[in-house]
Amino acid sequence: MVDVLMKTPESSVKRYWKGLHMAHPGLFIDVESQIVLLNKDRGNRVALVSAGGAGHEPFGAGYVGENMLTAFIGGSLFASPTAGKITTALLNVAKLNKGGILAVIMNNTSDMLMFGLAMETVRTKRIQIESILVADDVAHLDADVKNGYLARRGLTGSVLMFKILGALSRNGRSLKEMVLEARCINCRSCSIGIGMRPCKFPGSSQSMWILDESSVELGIGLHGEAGIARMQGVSTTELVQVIIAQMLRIFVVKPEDNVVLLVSSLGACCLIEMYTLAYEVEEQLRMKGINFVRTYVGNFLSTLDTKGADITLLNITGREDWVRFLDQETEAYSWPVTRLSKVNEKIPKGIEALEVDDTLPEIDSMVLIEREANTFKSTVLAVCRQLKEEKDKLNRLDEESGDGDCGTSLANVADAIQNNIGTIPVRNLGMAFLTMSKLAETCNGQLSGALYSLMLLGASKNASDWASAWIGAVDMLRKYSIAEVGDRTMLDALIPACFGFDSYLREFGEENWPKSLNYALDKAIEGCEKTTTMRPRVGRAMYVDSNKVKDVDPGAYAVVAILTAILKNLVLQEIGEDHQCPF
Ligand SMILES: Nc1ncnc2c1ncn2[C@@H]1O[C@H](COP(=O)(O)OP(=O)(O)O)[C@@H](O)[C@H]1O
Ligand SMILES: O=C[C@H](O)COP(=O)(O)O
Repeated sequence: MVDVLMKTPESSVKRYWKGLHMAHPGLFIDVESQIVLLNKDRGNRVALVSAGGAGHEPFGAGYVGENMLTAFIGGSLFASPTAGKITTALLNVAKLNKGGILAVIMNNTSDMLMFGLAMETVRTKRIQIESILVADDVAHLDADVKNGYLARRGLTGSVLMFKILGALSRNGRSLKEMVLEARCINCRSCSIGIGMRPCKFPGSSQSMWILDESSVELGIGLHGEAGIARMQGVSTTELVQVIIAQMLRIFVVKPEDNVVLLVSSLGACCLIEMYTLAYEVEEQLRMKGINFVRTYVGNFLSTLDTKGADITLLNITGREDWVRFLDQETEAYSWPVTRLSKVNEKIPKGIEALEVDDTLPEIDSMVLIEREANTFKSTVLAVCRQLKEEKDKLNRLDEESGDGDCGTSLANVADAIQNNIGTIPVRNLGMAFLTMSKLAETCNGQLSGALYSLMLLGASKNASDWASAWIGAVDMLRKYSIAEVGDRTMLDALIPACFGFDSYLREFGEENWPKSLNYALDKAIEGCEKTTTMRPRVGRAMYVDSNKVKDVDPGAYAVVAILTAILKNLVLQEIGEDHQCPF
């Protein structure tokens, strides 16, 4: 079935959006940018916006409607939408919702970074925006991850969050109040996924993971990331006992508490199975004295056609007012009412077409003389060439720890910059970095595109001199990525290199920049080598069996490759091929 109707990821996602557009004419759906929004002037209300990759339908277009989401932005299959698309949606939504915007972000690395970038842009337009990270997954509680928080991915708790917050927005709550409520919902919800048969990625003959017949994997992620335990031949009762035991390790609930349950198929489980699961969960918790005030069963959040389920509990004890918000009728087509599935001429339209604002703000920064600008341009091109040469090696490194696309992603960034080099205003350092940031963001660079786009944005805002620009880049990345040195990411090479460069320059003076750069490269190599023995603590790599990770981190290796290219090119340009390298 999947093979016939879904040939490639790209064509499948495009056609899905075309189908959505036809089926739900009451919504504003921009097929090209994959944005769906509630198209009416909502006065001073707060907009509720979310985003995420395709493959998780009906999440989240199915939740757009009054009393639920105000807008949703979709990405490619299992990949976040670009910050540019999120920005377009936010800017248009802000015109119809004057109370500000609350971004509900799933705790996935790319989603967080892309939203971060978009929020940086819309804040410059004086739009009030706050965000909340949905992190309800309780599978990886024992993972060696910073704060234990990153491992808590966003699962179906998000759907209950959309419903309650959407109704709060309709009832005129302020942005500040909604942020507090969102945090409260986050603390009181928990979810876990189970998988029995993996999905197949369109166009690929391989399954995303392998499981024996009659086995079940506990704690799988929404893109098929590994879970925490496999069980064979268990009954529904035994399976649910294990699920509940895992949930109760962190979920605070006591006899007489009032709880909401949501059970969602991950794509291929039938409703009989989902109701069976819901019944078993309720039975076992009722035996512990827990009351169920609402139970939702259906298809809420999928992983293509994975045979599996997500189970969410929300403790509403003392917050029974939330039931009113859950019950408030919504137009969203994946919650039980379908008003927006019909054309309703009576609903006044807010906008006719999306307005895209691509203008870049003017930036005050260092101005380069022509010779410097030419050197800068040739160095940028040298970095692009180097990244493309390293593509296969980077993909190989990423196969160990991720999805094998780090080289392809960075090569896409390099291609975009090379192909548009004429449009980069190389005399104005800040504007040049900003233009490259936009190119990195929009070029299908996946997570790496987002990471480099954020860094280039940070550099553009601090482009008074080279060292400040570099520090600005690192600061901007750290603002949105909770990774630190030691987590096995590009930061392990980048941070020692950046601060090494800065301290060397301070100690030995500006004229010693080649030696400073060389020192930075040494630090990057040292940091990169150290990643060989580190356990991944962020990103998709952290769910991979750490015994399989034996080489350096691809992102850290890319930092070394970039610095090598910069150094080689600068030394050649500055000192000339005939001169001896001074170090
Ligand atoms: N939170 C993070 N902060 C900084 N760097 C990260 C983070 N998560 C992952 N990385 C870096 O991104 C690299 C993987 O990039 P890429 O393959 O494009 O992402 P994905 O695996 O999500 O497709 C990793 O090798 C690591 O260096
Ligand atoms: O569906 C995919 C998400 O939107 C992005 O996930 P990621 O951060 O793991 O790349």
